[in-house]
Amino acid sequence: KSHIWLRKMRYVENFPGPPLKNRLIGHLKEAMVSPADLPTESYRHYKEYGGIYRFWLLGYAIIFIGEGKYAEIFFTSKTTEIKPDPYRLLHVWLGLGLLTSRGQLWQKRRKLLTPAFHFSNLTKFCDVFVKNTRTMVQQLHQTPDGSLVDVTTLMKLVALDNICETAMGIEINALKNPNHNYIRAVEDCTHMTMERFTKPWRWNDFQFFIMPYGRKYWKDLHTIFELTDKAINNRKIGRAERIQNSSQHLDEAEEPKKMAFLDLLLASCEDSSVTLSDEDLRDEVNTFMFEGHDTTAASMGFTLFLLGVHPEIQEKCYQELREIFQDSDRSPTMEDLQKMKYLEQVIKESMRMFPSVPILGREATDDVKLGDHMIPKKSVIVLNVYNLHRDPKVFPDPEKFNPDRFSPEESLGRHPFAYVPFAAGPRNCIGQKFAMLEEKVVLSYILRDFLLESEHGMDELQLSFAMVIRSQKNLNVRFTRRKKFHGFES
Ligand code: HEM
Repeated sequence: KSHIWLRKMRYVENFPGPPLKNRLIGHLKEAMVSPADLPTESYRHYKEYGGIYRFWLLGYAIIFIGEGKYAEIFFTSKTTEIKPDPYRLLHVWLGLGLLTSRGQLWQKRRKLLTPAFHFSNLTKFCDVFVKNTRTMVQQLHQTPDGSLVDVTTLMKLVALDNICETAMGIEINALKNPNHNYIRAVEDCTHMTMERFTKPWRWNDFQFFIMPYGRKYWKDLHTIFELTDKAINNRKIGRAERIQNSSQHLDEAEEPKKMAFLDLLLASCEDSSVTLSDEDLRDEVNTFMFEGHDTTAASMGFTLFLLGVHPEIQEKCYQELREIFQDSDRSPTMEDLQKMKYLEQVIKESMRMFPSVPILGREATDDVKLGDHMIPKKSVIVLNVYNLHRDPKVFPDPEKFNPDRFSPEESLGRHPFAYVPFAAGPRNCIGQKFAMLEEKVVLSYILRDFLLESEHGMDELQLSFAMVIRSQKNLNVRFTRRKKFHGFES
């Protein structure tokens, strides 16, 4: 064992990074950073040591990368496919769903799930986004003109309504009933999972689950599982009845108009040799619930905040929407959403500055070469997406919010791995088109009706990194009506 330790040490000894004073403990002190200090601390290290540096922790190397050429290897090398140990903390909730599984199991599932995100299905999901966003806008019109709205919370509620309905076919009405048992349980479990990630002394399952917070987590998980299981049961029964009344196999016309992701999954299973148990189905639905609401909510919240700080950019978005809709209050079609080019640039630039998933981790299953550096087997490689997106060689003046960076001309020739809010390579985000459509629907509805003004400036933002980026302060935005609300035209 000691020679393995020495070999690893030799590999990383001369790496850029903080001086190695104690070879046994290594950089324990530097590594114990709270989520609130992580953005500034990691940015400080990045500026000091550059696009690749290391920590040494109890015999393991932790390699931090923040440059496109290293990100490319991170995402594409066979030796960096495995997610590191802390992802294990998600198993109790998400089982071996798409996010947490690996190897052949993951490959089979990815193949099975990909059709659920094809254009025709996204069109159906879009109807759900429109319906829930209208409810949200109607609610906003009922608040006094010029009210300050905490957009993080508002976006979370609309994103939850969208994901519950698209994933399970259940209308939970989080916007109208934010204290719903299930909503509260999802919120609390997400929060506790993030807390656990950043507190290694809570990683041991036994120690975690005997504590009061662990017991509460367990109870919340049961609330979540109860609803997911009920949804699975109902969709299965409905499907079996439809199959019985038809000719063994449902054709397109016999499928329900509003297909949920769960229905698509059941249909895919019928068309392939893969069978999923109820537990497998539950894992996948819970994975989509988990991955598919906090991420989009964070991105939409930061985008509204940024637009509230940059009135001239907001005006450009508004003019684009005026050109598409004129004075009409009609719902957007898929064609309209594709025309929202400038809004798309705004969303992309917002995700550059505030990537919803700011840090990604992988484990090296073998020695791996990163540029001129050799990384020993078993090292944890951390891609800091937040820093990567602030590389001044790729994004000059990186703290400036400038959506023109994503115009077709400006994007030309950029390193393909320099901008990766949805990750890249085979384990990229399966929901990225879904997310972009959802964001366009929600943001365009708000921008068509309201003028936004943020309460705080950019320099007052205090970020924190857990699994999803957060602002420690509420992102309060003033909503002033652009016009009187007469209801919606269909
Ligand atoms: C702005 C919104 C979103 C962002 C920024 C985002 C980002 C990401 C990132 C960075 C990963 C890679 C995670 C890793 O390697 O550990 C990922 C994976 C994943 N995302 Fe998203 N995501 C978003 C929305 C969604 C939505 C809406 C869904 C589902 C409806 C979704 C489902 C998934 C799943 C299932 C995976 C695992 C894919 C695999 O490993 O094959 N995401 N996402």
